[in-house]
Amino acid sequence: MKIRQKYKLPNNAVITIAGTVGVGKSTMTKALAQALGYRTSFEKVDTNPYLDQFYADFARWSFHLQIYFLAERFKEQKRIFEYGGGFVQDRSIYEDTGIFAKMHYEKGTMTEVDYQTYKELFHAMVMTPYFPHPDLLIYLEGSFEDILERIRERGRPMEQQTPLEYWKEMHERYENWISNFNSCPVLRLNINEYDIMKSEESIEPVIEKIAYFLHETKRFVR
Ligand SMILES: Nc1ncnc2c1ncn2[C@@H]1O[C@H](COP(=O)(O)OP(=O)(O)O)[C@@H](O)[C@H]1O
Ligand SMILES: Nc1ncnc2c1ncn2[C@H]1C[C@H](O)[C@@H](COP(=O)(O)O)O1
Repeated sequence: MKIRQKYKLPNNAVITIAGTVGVGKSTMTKALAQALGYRTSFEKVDTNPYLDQFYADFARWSFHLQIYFLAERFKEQKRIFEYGGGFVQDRSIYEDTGIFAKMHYEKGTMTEVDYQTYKELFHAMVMTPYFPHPDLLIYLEGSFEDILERIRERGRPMEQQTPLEYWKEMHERYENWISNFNSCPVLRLNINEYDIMKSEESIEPVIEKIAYFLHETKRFVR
């Protein structure tokens, strides 16, 4: 029996994976989508035209990058809607504004006027009754040391040259952000609770938790 049927999960849910850079969102997105027979929606990193330049000069490129990400994620949202759901999404749209844009503004690498423009655009596009929010946001969390190790191990050049304080600040902001997040239901998963790199089967306890959580929160009235 397919795992989705075993846990009585629908074929049209939208699950988004949130968490700081390097925590394991893409890896979880792939594993979950494969196990559930869902489609995936990934962030574009290699083809992102601003990311390298942004890491070299935050102040010069932060606004451009936020606009790019907003457009990309909104297009993905439309694609998910057109398919009628059944997706696992690598990073939520809420993190762009709640973590990245806010952090760059507060740290002085995005101007006040750029931040206000960005926020207004974000609110007009996303925080409306017409925007379909995910059925579930899975928040991946782990210690700063473990996450740093994963960033190092993955080895994206631009991220290796970034000062440690940048990742530390982000890690701390994530905890605060998730504690106040209420745009959709949240399931927290500690990265020490599963090991999908070593065995494919270890995704099953994660799916069991998702099923329990979704049934408990009775979200399936699409
Ligand atoms: N469950 C896991 N156990 C061990 N290593 C992992 C796990 N998930 C991800 N990784 C490793 O951590 C690094 C970052 O993972 P990735 O999925 O790209 O993170 P993110 O998408 O959150 O930035 C990669 O090198 C990946 O192989
Ligand atoms: N909204 C964003 N602002 C700045 N940087 C961002 C934003 N969204 C993603 N990023 C960066 C962080 C990483 O370097 C890459 C990919 O993110 P990952 O968490 O590894 O999937 O893009």
